[in-house]
Amino acid sequence: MLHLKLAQLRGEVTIAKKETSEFYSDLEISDKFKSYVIEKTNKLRKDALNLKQELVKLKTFVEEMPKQFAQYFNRAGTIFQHQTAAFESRSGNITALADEVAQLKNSLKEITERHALEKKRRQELHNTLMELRGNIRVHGRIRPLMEFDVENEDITSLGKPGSRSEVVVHYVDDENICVRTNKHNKVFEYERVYNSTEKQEAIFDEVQPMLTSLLDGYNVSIMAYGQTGSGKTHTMLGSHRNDDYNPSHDPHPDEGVIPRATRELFRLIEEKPVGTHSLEVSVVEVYNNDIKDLLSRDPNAKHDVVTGGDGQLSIPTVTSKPVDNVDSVMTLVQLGLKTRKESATLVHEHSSRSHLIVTLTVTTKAPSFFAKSFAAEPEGNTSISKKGVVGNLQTTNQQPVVRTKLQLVDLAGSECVGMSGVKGAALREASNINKSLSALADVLGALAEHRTHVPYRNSRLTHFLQDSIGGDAKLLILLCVSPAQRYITESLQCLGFGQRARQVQRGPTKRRLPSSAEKVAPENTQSRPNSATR
Ligand SMILES: Nc1ncnc2c1ncn2[C@@H]1O[C@H](COP(=O)(O)OP(=O)(O)OP(=O)(O)O)[C@@H](O)[C@H]1O
Repeated sequence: MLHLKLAQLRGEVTIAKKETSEFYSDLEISDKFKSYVIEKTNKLRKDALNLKQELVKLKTFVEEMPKQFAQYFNRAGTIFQHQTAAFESRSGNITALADEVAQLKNSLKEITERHALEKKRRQELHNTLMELRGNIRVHGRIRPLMEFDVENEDITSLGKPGSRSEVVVHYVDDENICVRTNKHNKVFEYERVYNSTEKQEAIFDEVQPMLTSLLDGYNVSIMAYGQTGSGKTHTMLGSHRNDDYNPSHDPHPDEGVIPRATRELFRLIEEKPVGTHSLEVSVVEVYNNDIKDLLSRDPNAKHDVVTGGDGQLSIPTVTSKPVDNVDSVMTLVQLGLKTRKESATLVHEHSSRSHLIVTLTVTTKAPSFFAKSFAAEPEGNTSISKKGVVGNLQTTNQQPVVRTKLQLVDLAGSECVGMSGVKGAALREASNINKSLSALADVLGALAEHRTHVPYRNSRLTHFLQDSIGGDAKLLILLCVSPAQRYITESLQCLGFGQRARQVQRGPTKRRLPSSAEKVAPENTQSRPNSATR
């Protein structure tokens, strides 16, 4: 029993020991918790203190807020008022500005119109002055860049500065051309300049008034001058194909001066009394310094310029065919073109190797006022000798007649022989072309400097054109220029030629008047045939 009691007590002691150790362990935890709680309490106290301070600040801020808000509101109100006032004044200004712009636009329109009118007037005065001085009218036409301008050129350098296809000839305005390179800028002034996009019609618009002059009794000459491939034939004829003349009533856009002038001439004649005007055409080329009749059965026969009794020049042996409509003229011109010397050069495929001269001679049965004005004209003022007689008078029933000439000239191209790549016979052609063109430049030089001797006879071309260049014809030179750098030497030469031509003053252009034979005795004087065909 005692043993049992001992074991029981021992069990109770073990349990008591275990409980005691658990108690100690709980006590330890509780101590830790206590210090944790103290620590947290301290922290919370600190936070509460901070919060209290924040709360004080917030309270102050909230107390201050209405005051600040009122201040902000006042400032915003003031700014709004300012902005509204500024906007109102600005919109007022915008309306005023819009009015001003509208007024300026109107004034600009007026000024532009006035300027155009003044320019036209100035041009008319200039033309009159030029006519009084006997100046040669010079126009410049820049052609577009063509495929053959860029041939054999590296694609990467096309049109680039310094490349041969770089555009160096520029249209400045309708009176000025500028040649611009890295070395120089040279400006050339002419009566009219056409840019590369201007159509054939624009050129003809300037030519058209000269045709009215032709029927008013003035001789007229229009010639295209320029380097090979610069657009002379394009300007004068239009297309190279010989069989593509457009016989329709309206001109084809591509048609050049020759078909357009012919068309216009017949239109003007149609407005005159029936049977008062008749027309003849001749087509001639100057090739290798020989004059060839392109309408003759023997186009290789040579012809010479002769001086008539009255000092007027003519080529009596050249075929002159009567024509009565534009188609018949163009058929004859096309016929002549088939014989004209043309060949391919390195510059372009259809290079004209001769100077082409199409002459339209108008014979006008002079109305009575012509005879009166002739009677009133002081001796020497008429461009026809009072002793001169016109060749075909018998056909006009002794009625006074006036003969005027329209000379349309497509000169062969001036060229640098190296560039055009010609050899042999072609080289001879080229050197003859260059010689005749330099003779033309010499003639203009002599005329410009009023030299006593003008070397017309140095070349058949200048001898043939003597009356047009140095006489009293209204002369228009159309300078054709290529825009590319590769032709710059020729372009400068051509533009310089034009400048020289502008300096020529030949005295007033003269109106053709009826021959004296008919005026003195219109009823009973038999006319004598004469080679003076003016
Ligand atoms: N203003 C232009 N617009 C369009 N094409 C043009 C113009 N001018 C010239 N051309 C073209 O350039 C080429 C050469 O022109 P064109 O034959 O008239 O030169 P050219 O001065 O008469 O030459 P050449 O003296 O060698 O006979 C042609 O194919 C022509 O159609």
